[in-house]
Amino acid sequence: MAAEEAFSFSVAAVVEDVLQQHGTRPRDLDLESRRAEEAASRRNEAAGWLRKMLGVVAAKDLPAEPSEDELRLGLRSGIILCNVLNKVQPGAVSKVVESPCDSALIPDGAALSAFQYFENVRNFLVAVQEIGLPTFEASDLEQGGKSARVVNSVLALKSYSEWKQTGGNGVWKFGGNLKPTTSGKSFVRKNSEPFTNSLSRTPSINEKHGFATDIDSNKMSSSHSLSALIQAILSDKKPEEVPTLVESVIIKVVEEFENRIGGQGEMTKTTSKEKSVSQGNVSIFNSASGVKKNENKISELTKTEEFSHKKCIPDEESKSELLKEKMLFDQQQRDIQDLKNTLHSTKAGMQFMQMKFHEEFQNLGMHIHGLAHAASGYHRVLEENRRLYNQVQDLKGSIRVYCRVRPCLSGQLNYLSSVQHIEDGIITIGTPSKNGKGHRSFSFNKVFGPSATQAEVFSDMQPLIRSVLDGYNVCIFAYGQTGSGKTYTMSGPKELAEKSRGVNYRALSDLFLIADQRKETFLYEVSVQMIEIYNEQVRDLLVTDGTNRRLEIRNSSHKGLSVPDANLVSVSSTSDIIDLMNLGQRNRAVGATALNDRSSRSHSCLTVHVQGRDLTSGTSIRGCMHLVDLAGSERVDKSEATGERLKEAQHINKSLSALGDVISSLAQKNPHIPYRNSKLTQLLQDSLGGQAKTLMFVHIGPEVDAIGETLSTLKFAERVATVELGAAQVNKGSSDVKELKEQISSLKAAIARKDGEPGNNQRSLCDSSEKYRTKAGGLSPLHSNLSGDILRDQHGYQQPMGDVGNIELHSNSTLRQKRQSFDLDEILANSPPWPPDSSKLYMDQSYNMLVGSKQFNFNNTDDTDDPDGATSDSSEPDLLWQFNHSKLTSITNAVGSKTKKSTSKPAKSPELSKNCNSSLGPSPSRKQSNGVSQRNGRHPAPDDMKRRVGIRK
Ligand SMILES: Nc1ncnc2c1ncn2[C@@H]1O[C@H](COP(=O)(O)OP(=O)(O)OP(=O)(O)O)[C@@H](O)[C@H]1O
Repeated sequence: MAAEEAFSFSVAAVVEDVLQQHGTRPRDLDLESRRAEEAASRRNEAAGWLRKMLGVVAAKDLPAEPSEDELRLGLRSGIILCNVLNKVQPGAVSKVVESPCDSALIPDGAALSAFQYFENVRNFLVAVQEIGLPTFEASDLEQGGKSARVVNSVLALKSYSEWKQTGGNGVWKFGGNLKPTTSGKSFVRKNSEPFTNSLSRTPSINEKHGFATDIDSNKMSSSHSLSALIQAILSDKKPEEVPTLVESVIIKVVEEFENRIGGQGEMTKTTSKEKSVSQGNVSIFNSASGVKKNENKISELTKTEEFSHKKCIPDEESKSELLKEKMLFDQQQRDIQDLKNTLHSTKAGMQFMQMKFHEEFQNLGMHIHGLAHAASGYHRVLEENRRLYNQVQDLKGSIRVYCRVRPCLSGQLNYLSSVQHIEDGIITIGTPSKNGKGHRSFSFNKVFGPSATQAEVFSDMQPLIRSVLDGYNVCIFAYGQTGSGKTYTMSGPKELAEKSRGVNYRALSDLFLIADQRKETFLYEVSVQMIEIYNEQVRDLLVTDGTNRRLEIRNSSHKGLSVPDANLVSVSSTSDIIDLMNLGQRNRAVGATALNDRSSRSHSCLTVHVQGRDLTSGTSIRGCMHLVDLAGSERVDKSEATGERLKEAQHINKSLSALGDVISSLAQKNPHIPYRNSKLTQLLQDSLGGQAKTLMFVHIGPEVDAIGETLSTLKFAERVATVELGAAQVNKGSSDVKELKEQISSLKAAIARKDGEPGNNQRSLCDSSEKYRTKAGGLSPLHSNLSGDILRDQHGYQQPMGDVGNIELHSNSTLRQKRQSFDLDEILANSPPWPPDSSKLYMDQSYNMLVGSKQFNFNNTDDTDDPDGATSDSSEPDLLWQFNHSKLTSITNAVGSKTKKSTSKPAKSPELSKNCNSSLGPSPSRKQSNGVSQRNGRHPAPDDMKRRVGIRK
């Protein structure tokens, strides 16, 4: 019966929907708003009744016109419900928890109250169910949107109460106080399932209370209204429209049932189904499973009272209509088949699309793979570019510049950092400017931020350090203002741990490691020196007896030792290094200033000498590495230096500005570089002016108040980066060179023998020539020929004769035996390229020395030392020295063939060839061969010389 009613309700609603679709929607029919209106009206009715029953005080939680939520919250405690029920049916709820315990007094008050509420609600529901009234779920009061069932239950109770007040006689009607709809048609309720379900669950009770009668009347009225509705609708339709309309109605009804059956709970499914079966609606429920049974549905539906209006239509007519409907159903089935076909082709289309998508996806994957490959290639190219760039820099001999930013020190306040940004070798500094804040960027080979570790810093310079083992000279010097972290980078902090060790320790450990890896092919010897320049004095740091000898710097000296008198200590393990460095650090001049409590007051230099021998080829290499920790530049007002500290600061600043001058001259490629202006520049001369690989580590602090010093430091570093030193050269000696060396030695021995002969003052000339200093690594043609020997080989490997110092040239002039002192550096720096006639050195009366077409004046020479007391009456310059080309050409050519850019290409002018043996010594054989006579066994007389060799004028 309930299912029937539900069905009738649904049919009505469905009819409405279908009518809407067919454009026959009754005017002003707005279902949604009407439903909401109805729900509100029922809520108000329920609330009004509850308030009336209990009085406004007892029902204070419940507003007269509550919203859904207000109603739910008002009834949630179950107190109102239980009290009302007890009024309607005294004793129905034996115990009502009137006012829940004060939750403030009970720690778990909230939970307890909730429990008590639940007790009330549960008791109410049980009692209501016993009476046979519709119930709801306790959870309906907990969650929103379910108040319809609660309202139903309350209104049923109201209805029951009213029925009871009439003495329980007559029909108990439940229907609520429905408002008439605007269409004038009685509203047909759709969502009455809970109520009807409840009723259907308790048929015996319903019967007991005479509900069946009521439901019958309900059914009657709803059936009636449905018939009236359908009639009203069909009345204005043309006959041919009716079948379409009916068909739509039926299809919709079937769908509605399917939905409802699917959506309804278990109770609905079982009870309603049983009921409907008993009511003869089996066909409808069965037909709900598919369109195929539509025919049966139609036949069954025609039997139901819902379609009773059709009885009004004559039988013949209805039969023909049904036939038409049947045809329509056939058509529909065909349509369904068509739809199926469409579905099938759509499926095939989908599969095709899927396949395509898969293909596309795979293509995309491959594309991405290709891109990833290209990206990795790009990275390889970048890497290659970087390598090539470094190579170009190596070839140019550019000084590499790395920059390191010290972190803020813990004792300092949280400084605003002047460093704005660091990326890819570019550091941007925030600068104060007139318009507020500006910035300035500097570009270096590498920039390390404050968080860079010692290991990271070292790993970047590792290749450079390793090249020492390949025979290169390397210089790394740390530059920066005081307290910026130079000593930290080079040595480490005061409390040294393995992780915080600086470049010095790591470099030497690394050298040992590689030496060990190469031990099968190379044999290396490593030795170190440690010196400092303190107040322009060079001091040895590797002394244990506290002696404080003053040492001299001698560039390009024998064995490449810049300070040959400093202790040279052989090391073979990392622990040796640590011991030595500790000793050096202890001996270093350190003092506290306002800017650094452990400020280095001197420039320190750790020099590592590496001698290696190739065990297979016998080739020897020699590398040398200077690791220089400069003293920091400081503003004396800031460092608050006074007394000894002030003197130190002045020396430090002076030597650093001398370094600045050297860098400027180098950057501008000036012919004269003022290395001699300070001990520091003298020490670094080989590294800055020679073929060394040089790296400057510039340090800055991040503090904003040091912005001035930071900017000037970075500007200086920028200038250093522009200096090009020329390609670094490896110090390698091959067996060919060895042979040449032996030849040289034998020549020297021969000369020495000649020197032993009485009256031969040529010795002094040859000896003095041994003191000629070469430009680092270069073999000056003048020089080589002057000395009659090679001071450096093609690799810049210094030969024994390549010592340092001014030459002492004994003029062999017939005018006088002058002992003159010339600065050969100056001569060499100014000597022309090697024209054939530059192999002749002339001296005129006023001590102008002519080299090739160049003239040097040595007027300040001391002429007191004239043993012969001879004076010159000749205005012609004297030929001082003519080179022995026949011997040297073979040597220099041999050397030259090994050297790419052999500067010493002795051109053989006929004149020179003729006279090439003229002057090396007073050997009788030579004398005979060139016929040059010598006065007193010394040099030939000028007149002879003029006559025989054709002196240039
Ligand atoms: N990268 C760093 N990480 C942590 N602390 C650092 C770092 N660099 C420097 N410091 C700390 O900053 C202080 C000053 O550093 P350091 O003595 O190395 O400066 P400096 O440039 O050698 O100064 P000076 O020229 O006066 O000798 C030290 O306490 C040092 O430990």
